[in-house]
Amino acid sequence: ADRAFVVCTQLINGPNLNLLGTREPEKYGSQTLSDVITQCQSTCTELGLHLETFQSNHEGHIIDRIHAVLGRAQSTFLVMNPGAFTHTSVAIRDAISGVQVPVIEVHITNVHKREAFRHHSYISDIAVGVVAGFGTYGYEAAIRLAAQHLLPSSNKV
Ligand SMILES: O=C(O)[C@@H]1C=C(O)[C@@H](O)[C@H](O)C1
Repeated sequence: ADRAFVVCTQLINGPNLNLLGTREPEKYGSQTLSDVITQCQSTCTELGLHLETFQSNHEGHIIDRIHAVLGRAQSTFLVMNPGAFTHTSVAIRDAISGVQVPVIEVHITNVHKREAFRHHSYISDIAVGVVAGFGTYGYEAAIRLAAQHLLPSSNKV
């Protein structure tokens, strides 16, 4: 049989998301980043997807992680919460465009109900779609949406 078409989910979280669980829990919830990763792993196992995770507070490190997908962009999708870089980073936008990898943008909060400076994203118009306002469930939802919308039917379980 030909090699199974492994689809890799790259979960990328940006700045301050390492503080999940203690950072403004009334906005971002009480789940830790570790809890989120555990839930995403369970969802990926259920859907037959491989999961890699990354979190950084440094813009360039996030860019390097996106570049690392080069060469396997055809079998990868990003589930990405860029944090505050959502609203500031042309560089992260350009990295995504440069690697041509599908991205589902995730925000724990509904950024459109918050300060005006959070209403613009440098990522949304080049993303497959955006999940915002559903708390940390948004990460699992993004993986499920990717499995429905991005994977060839042969990969659907
Ligand atoms: O809702 C979230 O997950 C996003 C997370 C952050 O850290 C903020 O800077 C964004 O503005 C919103």
